[in-house]
Amino acid sequence: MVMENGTGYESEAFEEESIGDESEATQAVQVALNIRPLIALERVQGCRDCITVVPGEPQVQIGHHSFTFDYIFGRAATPLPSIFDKCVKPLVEGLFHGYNATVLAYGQTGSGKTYTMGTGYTVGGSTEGVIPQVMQTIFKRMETLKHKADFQIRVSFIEILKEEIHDLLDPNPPSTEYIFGGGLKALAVGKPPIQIRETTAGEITLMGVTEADVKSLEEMAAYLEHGSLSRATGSTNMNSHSSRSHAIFTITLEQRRKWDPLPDGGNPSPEDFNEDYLCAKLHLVDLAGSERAKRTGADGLRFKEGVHINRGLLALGNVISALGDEKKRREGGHVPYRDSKLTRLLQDSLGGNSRTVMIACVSPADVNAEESINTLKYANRARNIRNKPTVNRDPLAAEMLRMRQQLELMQAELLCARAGGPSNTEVQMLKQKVAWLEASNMDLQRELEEARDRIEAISRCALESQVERDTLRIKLDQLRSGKTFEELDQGLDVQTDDLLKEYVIRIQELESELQQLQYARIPSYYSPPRPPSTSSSRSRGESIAGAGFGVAGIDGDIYLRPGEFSGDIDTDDLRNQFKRPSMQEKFDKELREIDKRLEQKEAEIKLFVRPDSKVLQQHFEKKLVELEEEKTHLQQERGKLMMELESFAHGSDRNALKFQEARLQKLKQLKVQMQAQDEVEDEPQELQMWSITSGLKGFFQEIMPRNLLNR
Ligand SMILES: Nc1ncnc2c1ncn2[C@@H]1O[C@H](COP(=O)(O)OP(=O)(O)OP(=O)(O)O)[C@@H](O)[C@H]1O
Repeated sequence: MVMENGTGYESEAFEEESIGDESEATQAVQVALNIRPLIALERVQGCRDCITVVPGEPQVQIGHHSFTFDYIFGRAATPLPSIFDKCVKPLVEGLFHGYNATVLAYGQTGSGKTYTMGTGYTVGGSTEGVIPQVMQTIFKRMETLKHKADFQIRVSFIEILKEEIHDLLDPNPPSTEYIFGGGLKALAVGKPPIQIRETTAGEITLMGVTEADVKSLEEMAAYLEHGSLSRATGSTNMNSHSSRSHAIFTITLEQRRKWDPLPDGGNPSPEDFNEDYLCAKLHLVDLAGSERAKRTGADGLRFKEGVHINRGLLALGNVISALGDEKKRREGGHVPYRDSKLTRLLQDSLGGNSRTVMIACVSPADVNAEESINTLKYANRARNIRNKPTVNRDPLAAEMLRMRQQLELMQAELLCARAGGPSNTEVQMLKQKVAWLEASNMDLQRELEEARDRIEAISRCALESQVERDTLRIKLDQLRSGKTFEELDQGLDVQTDDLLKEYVIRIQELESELQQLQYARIPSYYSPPRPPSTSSSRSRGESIAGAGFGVAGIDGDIYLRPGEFSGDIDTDDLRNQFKRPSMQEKFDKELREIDKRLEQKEAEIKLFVRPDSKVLQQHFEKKLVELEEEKTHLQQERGKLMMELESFAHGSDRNALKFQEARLQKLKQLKVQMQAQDEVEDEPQELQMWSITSGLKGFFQEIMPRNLLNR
């Protein structure tokens, strides 16, 4: 099944809501489908009903097409009066809140547009149509609101016939004459033709149209009937009473709210004056029906009318397509409103500031299926149009009304005062007092402004001089580093100046913050500023009456910042007060740290320069024990050797004798060494240890066989 999704294209999938992300301020054109029953002519022709309404859904099926609308009326769906209740009544209500509205009936010829709209209303006749119900509702509502507002109602009724606008309420309509082969032609008698104009506010108006003031429902009904009778109609094969023009019945509702003085006698708030003057229009449009000459059997005049009707409807279709295309709308694409008078007149209603309802009328007869499908597609596209309703106020009239109400309020106050309020003399005195207070207030404000200007100027000067000084310092540094004057001039351009300025400002801000923090942290350092001193050192930090106080810069300079302090201030004192705490504390802290580190160093040096005697004593005692042990061991060794020597002495071997001699020699040396060791025991322990160990080592290396030494 083909589903119509409101984009003008057919798709297999049904999309319930084709409009998504628009702002809340916009409102989609509402589309209602009205399916009239089969009429006698269709029954006679043996036509069959080809439209099915999906139960419980605002959806219809025709052939293999499916369409969804905002509302569906007619036949078994909903009885006709509901069209007004559901779709049009809210628009009438909106009219009383200043919102323009449009109800537009569209459809094939003979589909029931005039019937639905009630454009063919006659006094005493059926009141089923939309327009009669609108009229009744408006007057009923006015009746209930008459104590709150004054209403004024005007109506106009025009038709667009063959691209000409006719005033259906013109008391002196132009006479007509028959033109051979061309039908009837209007002969203008004095009155200029009606013109479409666009006001500066973008509102579309008709110049030269009759706007009839109406005071009652009957009067309005009479105008509607009069216009209906004046409207061009003709008989075709499809409708014996076919409308040959697009008709627009416009109701203009003006209201001026009556203002009630507050019961408690209090002052009115601005809200009390809101919406005091509103003016809104309701257009009720009964379009001529689209038709096919082949089916209507139109020829001659009727055929020409049909061509114009279709041309106007085509232009309307193009406007609807342009407005319904979301992409085009977002890109602000061209909307061809000027292609026809109909579209130009409906500019506010389609894509403008109006609340709009389109009623698509269709015949259920299968012979009209093709036209019905076209109508449904057309209407479905209209659902994509977004309007932006706005309240219509006349600012000038609103202002006048506000002033009038204020005058009334003051008169009431005067009456009240005369009745028992304060005496005239008291009132005069109070008035004088108020005037005097107001004048002195003005003076003070002026002085304040002047002081602010002065502060600003001084701040600027301070900033400039700071920048200049820094620039010079940079230059000086660069000169010292060997740059020439030419290089300096090239290097420091305007941009550098600006950059410097930025830095200086930033530095000032940071310094200010820092000072505030310090100030908050060490309140004891702060003492209130002394009276201004006469010291000559106050050149830059001179006392400035009413000015803001200075902030210490990097190098202790004072920069003025407005709005932080006011009064007569000695800035040198302030500078000292703000400088001292921070510097002193910094130095103290540094000194403490240095002391601490010195102490640490001293301790380390002491440890190395004067070793602990106890530890040393233990160390050498241990060494002595070891040496004693070694001495004992050596003595044992000597004993052994002596024994061996004796056993050798009894032998006769020459080699043994030689060896013996060598051993004896060595033993002597050993003896000498041991004696020497005994002697050095009285020497310092370190020397003892050294001499003993080195002596013994040499001895053993020389006399002992290697294997004995390693054991
Ligand atoms: N809801 C309805 N119930 C009964 N009859 C209806 C209904 N709607 C329309 N008709 C009848 O259908 C016929 C055509 O209606 P109408 O003149 O309103 O059509 P139209 O769309 O205005 O035609 P045209 O565009 O040619 O003016 C009329 O005889 C009318 O009485």
